[in-house]
Amino acid sequence: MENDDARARLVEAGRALVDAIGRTGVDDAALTEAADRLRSVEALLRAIEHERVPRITYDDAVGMEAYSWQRWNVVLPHLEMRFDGIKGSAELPEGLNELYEGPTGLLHGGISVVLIDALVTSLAQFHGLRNVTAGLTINFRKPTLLHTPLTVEAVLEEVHDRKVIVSGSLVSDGKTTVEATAVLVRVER
Ligand SMILES: CCCCCCCC/C=C\CCCCCCCC(=O)SCCNC(=O)CCNC(=O)[C@H](O)C(C)(C)COP(=O)(O)OP(=O)(O)OC[C@H]1O[C@@H](n2cnc3c(N)ncnc32)[C@H](O)[C@@H]1OP(=O)(O)O
Repeated sequence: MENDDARARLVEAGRALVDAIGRTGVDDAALTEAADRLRSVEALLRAIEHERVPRITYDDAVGMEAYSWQRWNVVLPHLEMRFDGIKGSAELPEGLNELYEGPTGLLHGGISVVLIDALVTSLAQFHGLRNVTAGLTINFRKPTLLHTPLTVEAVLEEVHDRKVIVSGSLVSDGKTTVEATAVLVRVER
C-alpha cells in the first residue's frame, strides 16, 4: 500500500522537474541524457499504474469542509479548498509562475478560469449538488501578476430545481482581478 508522504515527495519532485524542463538552458547532450534518464524513471513508475489519477471523487466531496484539489496531479496547480456555509475559498500563497504565463508577466486567463471553475463546482458539491458547468461568464477586470499570492473565492448565490448559480473571483494580492458567474446544472451521475 502506497503512503501519502512518499507520493507527496514524488509529486513535489515532479513539479520541480516540470519547472526545470521549462527553464533549462543546458546543451543538447545534456538534454538527451536527461530525456533518457527520465524514460527510465517513467518505466519505474509504470510498473504498477492506476487507470485514473487518484483524486477525491465528487461523491466523497459532498459535505467535506476541506478538499485537496489536484494534489497528485503535477500538470495542474494544487489547491487546498475550504468551505464554510455558502462560501468557499482556496489560497495559492506563492501565486503561479511562468509555466502558467499568458501575456508577458501575467497569468493566462484560462488558468484563472480553471481555478475559479474548480472552486465554484466544488462548493456546489460540498452542498450535495452534483453538477456540471453549463455556463460561465468571465470578466477579467485587472491583470493577474505571476508570483503574487492568489485567493480564489466562491459564493453560492441561488439554488433552483436543477440550476445552481455560483459567483467566483480571483483575488491577487488583495485586488479582485477576475470575476465570474457560473450556471451549474445538477446531474444524476
Ligand atoms: C486538464 C488541463 C486543463 C488546462 C486548461 C487550461 C485552459 C482552460 C481554459 C478555460 C477553462 C474553462 C473550464 C470551464 C468548464 C469546466 C467544468 C467542467 O469541465 S464540467 C464539463 C463541461 N460541461 C459539460 O460538459 C456540460 C455539457 N452540457 C450538458 O451536459 C447539458 O447541456 C446539461 C446537463 C448542462 C443540461 O442539459 P439537460 O438536457 O440535462 O437539461 P436542460 O433542460 O438543457 O437544462 C436544465 C436547466 O438548466 C438551464 N441551463 C442549461 N444550460 C444553461 C446555460 N448555459 N445557461 C443558463 N441556464 C442553462 C436550462 O435552461 C434548464 O433550466 P430550467 O430547469 O428549465 O429552469
